[in-house]
Amino acid sequence: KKNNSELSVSGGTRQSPINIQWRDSVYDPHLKPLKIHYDPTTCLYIWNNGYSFQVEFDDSADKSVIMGGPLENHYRLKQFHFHWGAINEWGSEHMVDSKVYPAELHLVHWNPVTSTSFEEAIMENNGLVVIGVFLKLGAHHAGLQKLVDALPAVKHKDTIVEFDVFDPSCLMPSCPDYWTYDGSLTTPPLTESVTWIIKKTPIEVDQNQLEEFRMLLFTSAGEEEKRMVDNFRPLQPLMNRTVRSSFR
Ligand SMILES: CC#CCNS(=O)(=O)c1cc(S(N)(=O)=O)ccc1C(=O)O
Ligand SMILES: [Zn+2]
Repeated sequence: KKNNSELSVSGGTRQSPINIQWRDSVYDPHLKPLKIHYDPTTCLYIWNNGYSFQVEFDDSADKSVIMGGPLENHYRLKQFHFHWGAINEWGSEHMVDSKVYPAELHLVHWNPVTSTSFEEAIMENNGLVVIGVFLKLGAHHAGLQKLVDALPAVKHKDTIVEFDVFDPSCLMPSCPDYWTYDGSLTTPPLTESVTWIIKKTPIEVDQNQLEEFRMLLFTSAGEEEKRMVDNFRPLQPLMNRTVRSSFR
């Protein structure tokens, strides 16, 4: 008998997010270093989709790609977005030993070798790779500030602003360590097509930068304002999965 959280997707057995228990993760010496090559000119625009704000990339060629790590081939960057809380005490989707971070960055990539489009890859086993980076309260993040400065222009749902040159590599921690596990999208259609790569080390952002996220709205212009906060999915059962680590 499945409880209701396990029925979140018709019989889902590999749902995300999860709580990563550091001591239960298994070091895998075959995991390679993750290789990231993003071309800043593939950045297109930022938009508020009523759930988060997303930065979309031109994925019509192998210009912004990741490879290595647990991956068999290269994957193209499609978009990145964040999840965050109303206050600093919560906001991330994944947890590490039940520790929650105030926010989490997701960089969504798709497999152009086994799929002919992003839309197709969403439905494919291992069609997607999402890199997760935790955000913690600390020093001002100069690279993030360029993004934060554009947020007032996408305050309302379905607003968009051009964002022509941005290198998301500046949002990566320098530490190469990561965990990886097989999971799902954390928003509909919740498909179980994602290889998750969760970076061990968070990046630091300051209070003002987090508060700028919280000034975005779920609602469209003219509607009663609802602040865009707490846009994270609850933890899902690990079930029959092992989280692998790239580090001892
Ligand atoms: C149809 C369809 C779809 C999924 N799109 S997404 O993979 O970019 C995505 C992925 C994620 S997450 N949190 O699973 O990486 C969240 C949000 C989105 C999104 O479109 O808004
Ligand atoms: Zn996400």
